[in-house]
Amino acid sequence: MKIELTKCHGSGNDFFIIDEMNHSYDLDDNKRAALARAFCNRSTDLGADGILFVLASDVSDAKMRVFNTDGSEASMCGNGLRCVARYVCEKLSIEEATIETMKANLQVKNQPDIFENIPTYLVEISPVSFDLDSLPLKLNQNQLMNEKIPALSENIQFTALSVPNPHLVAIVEKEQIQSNEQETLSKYVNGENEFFPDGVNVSFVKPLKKGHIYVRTFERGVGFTNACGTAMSASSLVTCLQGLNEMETPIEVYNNGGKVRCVVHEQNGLQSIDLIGNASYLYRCDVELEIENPEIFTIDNNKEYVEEVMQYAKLQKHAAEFLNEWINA
Ligand SMILES: N[C@@H](CCC[C@H](N)C(=O)O)C(=O)O
Repeated sequence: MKIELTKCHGSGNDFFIIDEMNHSYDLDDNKRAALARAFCNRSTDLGADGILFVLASDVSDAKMRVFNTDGSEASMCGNGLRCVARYVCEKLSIEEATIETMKANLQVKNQPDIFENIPTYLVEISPVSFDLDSLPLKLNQNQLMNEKIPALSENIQFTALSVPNPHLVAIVEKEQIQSNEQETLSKYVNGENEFFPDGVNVSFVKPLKKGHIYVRTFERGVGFTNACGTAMSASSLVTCLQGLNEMETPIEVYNNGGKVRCVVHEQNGLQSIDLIGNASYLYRCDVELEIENPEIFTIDNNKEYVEEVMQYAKLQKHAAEFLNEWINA
């Protein structure tokens, strides 16, 4: 069979879009998981952090399903949703849409460019919950707000929340960002462990100056990525709750793949976050394979988005310069 892929990224967090709205590939969840493992493998000519399946929806303009590199399905993906937002809006010639995801129907809309000539989308990140059962996190308490889990670290304080995929967020110093502590504890909580039966995305956050933070995330089902949209949203919210930033005010979030902007909202005690950033295309291609053996494939009709890639490199350079200045300050 032949599958058409669009390779896209949000802050260097890269994905393949597979459009099941226009094509009937006849995929079931085992096949979707197998495609994710095969196509995301970085030792092949493809390689990515996940696959975004775009499907028809009965309740929204389209439906997004997200599969991680290891074939697990995630309930949400912030950077991926921006890419799907662009894909769906351009396909339907609309400026805003509603996208059905596993746990919510989310609003997305085209925005003024975050940086010169960078296609930019705002996506709604919600629902948010601090209830430990929503992650799940097995502790004898209902919430974890800037507290230690001694079995994980003697000195780092964590906040646990779902947005609605699960996140563990720690505000840290520069030295902790540069140490291997994040990798060690992330591998632990994403393996067999007593706390997180379904694993968790782990973010270390370094406040740079008011309204500016740096976030590095070890993603469940993937490992370290350039950026994680839901993690940057969750981290922005945590910095507001700790008095480091303010709600309803843009927070510039730097990451290893560029930068995004988050605005945290609270209404009637419920929080949500606007995640605003690039939705960039890298290339499109056709992949020929037998669905029973998706790891053996050939790639055809490759078309690169050369201008778009060059333009994004400018944003990345700008973000890296700012980050160097502040991380090394
Ligand atoms: N990179 C994504 C999140 C993808 C899912 C995550 N690894 C999980 O398993 O929850 C983002 O941009 O939010």
